[in-house]
Formats: sequence, structure tokens, C-alpha cells
Amino acid sequence: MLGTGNMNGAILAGLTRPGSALADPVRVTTRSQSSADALSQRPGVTAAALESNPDANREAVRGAGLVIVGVKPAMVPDLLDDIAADLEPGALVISIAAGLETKTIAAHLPAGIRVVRAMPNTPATLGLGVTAICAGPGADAEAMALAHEVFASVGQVVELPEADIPTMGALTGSGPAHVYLLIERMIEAGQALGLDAETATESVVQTFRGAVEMVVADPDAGPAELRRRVTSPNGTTERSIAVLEDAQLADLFTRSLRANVRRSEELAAGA
Ligand SMILES: NC(=O)C1=CN([C@@H]2O[C@H](COP(=O)(O)OP(=O)(O)OC[C@H]3O[C@@H](n4cnc5c(N)ncnc54)[C@H](OP(=O)(O)O)[C@@H]3O)[C@@H](O)[C@H]2O)C=CC1
Ligand SMILES: O=C(O)[C@@H]1CCC=N1
Repeated sequence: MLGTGNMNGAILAGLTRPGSALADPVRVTTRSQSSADALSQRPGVTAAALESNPDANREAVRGAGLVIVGVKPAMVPDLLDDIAADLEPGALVISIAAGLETKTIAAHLPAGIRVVRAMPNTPATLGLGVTAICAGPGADAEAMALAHEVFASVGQVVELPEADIPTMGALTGSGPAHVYLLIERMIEAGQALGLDAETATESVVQTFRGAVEMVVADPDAGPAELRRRVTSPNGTTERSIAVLEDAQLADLFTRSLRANVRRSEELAAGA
């Protein structure tokens, strides 16, 4: 794993969590030595920092069949140029960078290197992630099966055409941030109506958790029916839902995801 911060770090945490069988040793790199020191505490993980060893990325990929690139999108091309000559022939390179298209990634790699683009999310850390994957240049069935296997060990995997990856970035990659924002705003609203911070926080978090678990436990009902069961005719929920629907929530979410996808397109263009 090259660049092991919030996202690659979450994948690493998911792969090395108690009970998950990580068969192969993992080499990870970071910019700072302090980040590498923290990561090297994990079983089966060897961490190296560019700060202490400028060759860390090149050394990490030597002999590796799978390389997951997790630095910021703008840094990916330079990183790929740096490691290109040291990659194993036929290695699989998975980029998790937002925006960066597989043709751009492949342009910085030698022929014969197999490229997959992935859009994971941070709940991977608990094995509850969703990762969208798409095949890039050279990605044969074996490469896709390997990518599938890695991300399936930290959650669900959806295989999609590359054109859908930016939308998945908005919906699931960024999705946890959208959920946290809703949690934050509901806590603030509870406090505005007089609850103390601790009561509001614990109650809202448990409400999200319980509501999500019910959707998971009863897929036949689905969220609309579960909402109906809470919303008594002429009751209290009807009033609060009416206020929320007045805000054109569906339109708001569509505009929010579109803004996200537009930024992905800018990143693809190197902006
Ligand atoms: N965060 C998320 O939820 C998601 C992120 N992504 C994608 O993941 C990628 C990483 O994002 P995120 O994890 O949030 O970013 P972070 O800033 O948290 O992590 C970046 C990591 O890269 C390291 N780093 C910086 N320069 C180098 C280098 N030259 N060689 C090796 N390592 C280096 C940093 O080291 P140090 O720790 O020392 O600073 C850090 O560990 C991005 O491309 C993003 O688009 C995709 C889906 C979700
Ligand atoms: O905000 C970002 O650019 C990254 C990609 C998806 C989630 N975090």
C-alpha cells in the first residue's frame, strides 16, 4: 500500500482486524516517519516512510503482486513514474484516487502492468465498506478476481463500468461524510431544543444505528415502508417529515452528488 492515510489505512485496518485472515504480509508506505511507526504496530505489516527513506515506494513494490495506491489524486502520476521500473512484470496496480481515470494511470506504467480503479469507503475499517471497482488496461479476469477478493474482505464489492465510478464516489466514497453531517445536524437540533450534548449525541447515534439495522434486517419492507410505520396519521412525525420534505431533499441530494461528480471530473483533468 503506497500512501497509507485515512483510506488505505482503513482498508489496512479492515484487513488486519481481529478474526480476519490476512494471508500475506503487507508493506505500507507513508510520507512521515510518525505515520509509519503507528502503522507498523499492526500484525503482518511492515511500514516505511519517505521522510527516512526516499526509496521507500520503490522498495515496497519490488516483488509485490498487488499494489494499492492511496495518495492524494494530484500525487499519483509522480508516484507511478517513480515506481514504474521497480514493479513486478504483470503486477496488479489498484488506484483508489478520486477522479483519476484508468487510462491516465496506465499511461504512467509499463506495458503488462494490470490496472484496476477502485472507490472504497472508510467503513472498510470495520469490514463494513462498499467498494466499487472497474477494470482498466490489462485487467483480466484474474486481476478483477484478486481486486474483488481484497475489497470483499473489508465489505461489499460492486463491479461497474468506469463511467459510474464518480457517481459511486459521491454516493459511497464520500457517503460516510454525508451521514456524519446528518448526525451532527440532528444532534445540534436536539441541543437547540434543550437536550444536553451527551444525551443528544448518544440518542441520535443510537437512533441512526437502530434505523439502519432495521433497513438491513428487513429488506422486503425497505426504508419507505419502515418510515410509514413510524409516521402515525395526524401524529407528530408527519409534521417533522413535512418540514424536511419542504426543503426538497431529493433535489438537494441530487445537486450535492452532482457537485461531487463535477469535482471528480476536475481531478480527472488534473485540476
Ligand atoms: N478518505 C476517504 O474517505 C477516501 C479517500 N479516497 C482516495 O484515497 C486517497 C487518499 O486519501 P486519504 O487517505 O483521505 O488521504 P490522507 O492524506 O489521509 O493519506 C495520504 C497518505 O499518503 C501518504 N503520502 C503522502 N505522500 C506520499 C508519497 N509520496 N509516498 C507514499 N505515501 C505518501 C501520507 O503520509 P503521512 O501520513 O505521513 O502524511 C498519508 O499516509 C485519495 O486519492 C482519495 O481520493 C477514496 C475513497 C474514500
Ligand atoms: O473527498 C475526497 O476527495 C475523497 C474521495 C471520496 C472520499 N474522500
